[in-house]
Amino acid sequence: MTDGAVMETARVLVAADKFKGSLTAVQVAERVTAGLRRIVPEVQVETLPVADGGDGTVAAAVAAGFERREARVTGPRGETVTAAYALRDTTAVVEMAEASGLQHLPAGVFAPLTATTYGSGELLAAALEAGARTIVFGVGGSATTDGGAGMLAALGARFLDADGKPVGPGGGGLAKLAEVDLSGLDPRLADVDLILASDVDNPLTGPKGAPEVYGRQKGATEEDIATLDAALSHYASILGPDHAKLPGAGAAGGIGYGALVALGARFRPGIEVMLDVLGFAPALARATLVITGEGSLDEQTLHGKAPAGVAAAARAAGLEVVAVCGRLALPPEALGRAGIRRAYALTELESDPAVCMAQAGPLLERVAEGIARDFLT
Ligand SMILES: Nc1ncnc2c1ncn2[C@@H]1O[C@H](COP(=O)(O)OP(=O)(O)OP(=O)(O)O)[C@@H](O)[C@H]1O
Ligand SMILES: O=C(O)[C@H](O)CO
Repeated sequence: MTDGAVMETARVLVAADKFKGSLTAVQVAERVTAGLRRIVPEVQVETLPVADGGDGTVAAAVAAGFERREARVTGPRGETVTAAYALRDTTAVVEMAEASGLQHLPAGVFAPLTATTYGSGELLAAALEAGARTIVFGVGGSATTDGGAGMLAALGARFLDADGKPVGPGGGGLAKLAEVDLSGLDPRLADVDLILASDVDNPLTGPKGAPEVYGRQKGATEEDIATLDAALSHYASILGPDHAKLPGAGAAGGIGYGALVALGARFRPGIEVMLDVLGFAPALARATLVITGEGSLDEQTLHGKAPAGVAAAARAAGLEVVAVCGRLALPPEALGRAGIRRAYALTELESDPAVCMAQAGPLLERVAEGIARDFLT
């Protein structure tokens, strides 16, 4: 030990997101804690797994003390799936990916034109039924590009073609839309504070819109993207074109638009909402060092992902922040601008990416040992 005084007072807050594909956010926190303790057994560690509204958001809420509830809802391809939401008192955290996320598609099978958010609407209804008055609606990681029409249909809206028949599921079905009837929307929605906790701030359509930017990751071809962009533009021309330009309208295949235009939702960056919900500020006030991270620290991280949000809040509080990650694709200057003093990647210890993924837990413990040596002794 070089500085006993520092060691005695060190209180570390581990507030990292998942390493997608290898460790959940809870596992990241456990492994970091184990590594720190091996070098400094008496170190005080508080863990607060974080998420940005996308997949892992309910898990983070549950780790922070929310009750996990489950509902059987419609998956993106019409099949029945089990989806979780989180509840504490009258606040619910509803993650659209639990109902309509890419994880519900078999590997390599996509449904870019027909995937529906109907199950997300059913999940919101389940939260209403459980007594929620504030709903944090985490969106991102979706398999869908239906502008939230499926969600609204599950909540009582009707989407009709020129013959007065319901249009088909998914963004593709919206091409035939002639009339929208919102009169049957669940009246309980009017009394609910619905917060759109979004991982992105894209508009609904156009060059930065949902189909163009996120369609390909859902299996859309170039032709599908053009079809979806036209269908969503048509849909917005009927339901309200102004909301289509709002930040977050293009989140999760346009479910942001549906929530903003028809459910009175208000947009907030997902990580900011989640830090509030998880109780980050009081945890920060108890800490002397913050460790954040995610699977890949890259250009995307800087655009509102969890580690950027954690680092900004910690820096504002005058605290030192270090990051852990699987792979690091940012130069030190970019990290510095984001408020991250230093980043530690698993790939520094193991050059084979496959081994890095398979052995992520033990490698992360070794990374945390290094952080303890650098910052706590
Ligand atoms: N153990 C690991 N070793 C090396 N790289 C990893 C490891 N785990 C994850 N990764 C990298 O991180 C990527 C996932 O990134 P990340 O966890 O930041 O999620 P994301 O795709 O940005 O989504 P989200 O917005 O939900 O966080 C993986 O594709 C992989 O390249
Ligand atoms: O689901 C999606 O389309 C992306 O995560 C952006 O929200």
